[in-house]
Amino acid sequence: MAGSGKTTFVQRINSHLHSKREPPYLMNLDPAVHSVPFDSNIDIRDSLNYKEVMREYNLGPNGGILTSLNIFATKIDQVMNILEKRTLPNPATPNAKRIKNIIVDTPGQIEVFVWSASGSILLDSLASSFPTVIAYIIDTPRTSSTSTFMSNMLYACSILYKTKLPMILVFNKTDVKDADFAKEWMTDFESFQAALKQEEEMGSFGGVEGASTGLGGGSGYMGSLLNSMSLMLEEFYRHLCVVPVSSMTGKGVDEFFEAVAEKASEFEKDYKPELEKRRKDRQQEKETKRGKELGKLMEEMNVTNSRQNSSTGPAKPKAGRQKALDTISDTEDDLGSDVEAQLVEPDEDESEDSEMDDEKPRQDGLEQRYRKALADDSKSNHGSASEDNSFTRYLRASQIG
Ligand SMILES: Nc1nc2c(ncn2[C@@H]2O[C@H](COP(=O)(O)OP(=O)(O)OP(=O)(O)O)[C@@H](O)[C@H]2O)c(=O)[nH]1
Repeated sequence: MAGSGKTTFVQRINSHLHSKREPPYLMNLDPAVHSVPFDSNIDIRDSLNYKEVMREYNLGPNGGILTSLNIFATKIDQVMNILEKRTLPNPATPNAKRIKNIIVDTPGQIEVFVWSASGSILLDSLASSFPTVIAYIIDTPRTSSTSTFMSNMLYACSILYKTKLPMILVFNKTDVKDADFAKEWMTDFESFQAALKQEEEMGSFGGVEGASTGLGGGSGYMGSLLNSMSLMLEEFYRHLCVVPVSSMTGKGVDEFFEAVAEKASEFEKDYKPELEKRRKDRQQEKETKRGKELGKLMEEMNVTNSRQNSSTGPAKPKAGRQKALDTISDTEDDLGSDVEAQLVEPDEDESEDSEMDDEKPRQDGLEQRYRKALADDSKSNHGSASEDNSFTRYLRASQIG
């Protein structure tokens, strides 16, 4: 969430890795950030000016960020090439130190990154090459009321289910407020209930942390909603790793990297096979869809050809026509692209003709013109070597001849 300390946290883990002589590869994907306190290796702002995108496409701030990210997502192949070059061993330079960690700072708005197509493209691409872990940064002092805590958990939950990647909850700013209360609420339902009750009694329920808004006391509905949500989230909590951190002092950063290692191996074990299965399913779905569209196209061509045939004589059986079209698609490779071109052109010619001369009977149309062209062609070639010219192939394939 805004102001939770994402950038400060990235700066902290960056300096931590530098101190261990393992400099990470840094990517800034927030086009609207004024300045970042670290040197990004890849910065979306280098290739896109978010304000110009806003002007050019007449968008507001969120639309500008989203569109910038969409444009950037079109370059993901280049980005992946660079990342792979930096991380994978290179036989040409076996002694060169490879990058072990890639850190990506994302725009905070959930609709811009997590719920956008470009966010999915970027995350999917990263996850297809590297063990990818999401760190969800929480502003601990601003999460100490039961309602903001629950909002934060629901936010995290939706990110987890949308990205389907292992997640670490980073409770930041623990130098200001300890995160023990959050850990307790996540593991002990009764302690969350007790906190809820206390807030209701104090009249601070639903308000800003530590402040009474006068809304409490009577909010029975909200109280019971929070209660049941907390029960529902029990299962979700079980899959999470909680790490209290202070980006200011550096406390908890070692524990964060331990959690990253744990989640990275979890990624390899549980998430990667699932990811690959999803990718295969998607591919299969795409192929089925393409097959269906091709079938529809064939059917439409079939109808068009039937209409042509009905004017010249009895319509040929549908199965026969379908077979002929199947043959065409099967032998596409053998016949080369000529056939495809010949298959497209007739309809175009026909529509031109019918536009020019509506009264003209169909018999004078496509088929006759092909017959005539074939005869002319045979004549000009003295009826010899032209047997396999493209018109003949077209007629044979479509069973007109
Ligand atoms: N006390 C304390 N303050 C922190 C800590 N981490 C970040 N801050 C402060 O929190 C404020 C917001 O930090 P940022 O890193 O800009 O937060 P962000 O999430 O990147 O902000 P946006 O990009 O605007 O959403 C800054 O004033 C930081 O100095 C921390 O661990 N402790």
